[in-house]
Amino acid sequence: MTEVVLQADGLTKRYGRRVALADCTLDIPPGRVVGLVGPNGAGKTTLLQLAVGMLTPTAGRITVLGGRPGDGPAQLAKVGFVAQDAPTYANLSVKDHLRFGARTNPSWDQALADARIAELGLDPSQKAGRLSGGQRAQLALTMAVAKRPELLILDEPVASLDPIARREFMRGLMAHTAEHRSSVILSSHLVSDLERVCDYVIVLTDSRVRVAGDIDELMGSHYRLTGARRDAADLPAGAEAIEHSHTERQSTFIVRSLVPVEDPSLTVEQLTLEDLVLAYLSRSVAAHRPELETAR
Ligand SMILES: Nc1ncnc2c1ncn2[C@@H]1O[C@H](COP(=O)(O)OP(=O)(O)OP(=O)(O)O)[C@@H](O)[C@H]1O
Repeated sequence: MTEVVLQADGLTKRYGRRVALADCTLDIPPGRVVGLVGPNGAGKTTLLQLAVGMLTPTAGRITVLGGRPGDGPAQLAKVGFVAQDAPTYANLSVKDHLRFGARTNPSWDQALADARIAELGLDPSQKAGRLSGGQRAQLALTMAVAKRPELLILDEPVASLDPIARREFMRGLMAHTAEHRSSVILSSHLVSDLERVCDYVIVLTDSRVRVAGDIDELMGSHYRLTGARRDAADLPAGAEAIEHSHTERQSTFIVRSLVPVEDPSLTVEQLTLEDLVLAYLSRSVAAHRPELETAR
């Protein structure tokens, strides 16, 4: 297996003067289910399209499974991709989709595709245009996994699904990755979509990676500190404030610290993944609107 699934170094994509992704540096190890989270326009699709070779960088470098994205049939076979809104061919039946997949992918696993379609209860003769949004998403996922890729990339796969279809989709994805041990990168606006599925997270806002890493490691190095009102400069050595809010008497900080915080004047609490992601998202908002830093 390749040592690094995705490596980016100073990766940048610009459209004219508009920066879609800026100076992105990542090292994603294999076997992870990676959640790429960020608001609208953050650059998630841009990063994923660079990873599959649909876009080329303006500057910097990206390597996926040791190769250049989109560079020839061998590279394409290693990566399964489901674009945003799970595109399918409205006039083709489910069976036609699988036939098309078999014809265009050398490593196509027909047994896997048939088993998934049966498990989902999809009628093979049904036209894709007549499927529900959830069923279409499942068909697109089936097409991608039946390639037996080493890496599966899904761009907001559940964005248009209702909560039940969301849960079903995520369950199917988890079952597949547990069985086939492929690496996965999937994007979402919502941490709640990723919480139970991912073991690695990347937070992207305003074209920049704000934090990336194994969720266990991030959870073990971020804390909420509460105590008498103070400035970030008065935090214990090694604690970097990610977010802070103050009342007249009390200060609350979300901090990153590689060593345990031991300060009797502060209450130290563990964070949830959502707390952690929101802290990085609001830090980026506050950087654009400094008045928010003092108003809370
Ligand atoms: N073809 C294009 N031409 C010009 N600007 C573009 C183009 N594609 C994307 N952008 C801009 O690049 C930025 C990043 O867009 P991108 O689609 O990667 O974000 P995203 O995080 O996937 O957003 P969403 O969650 O809304 O899909 C946005 O400001 C967007 O307007």
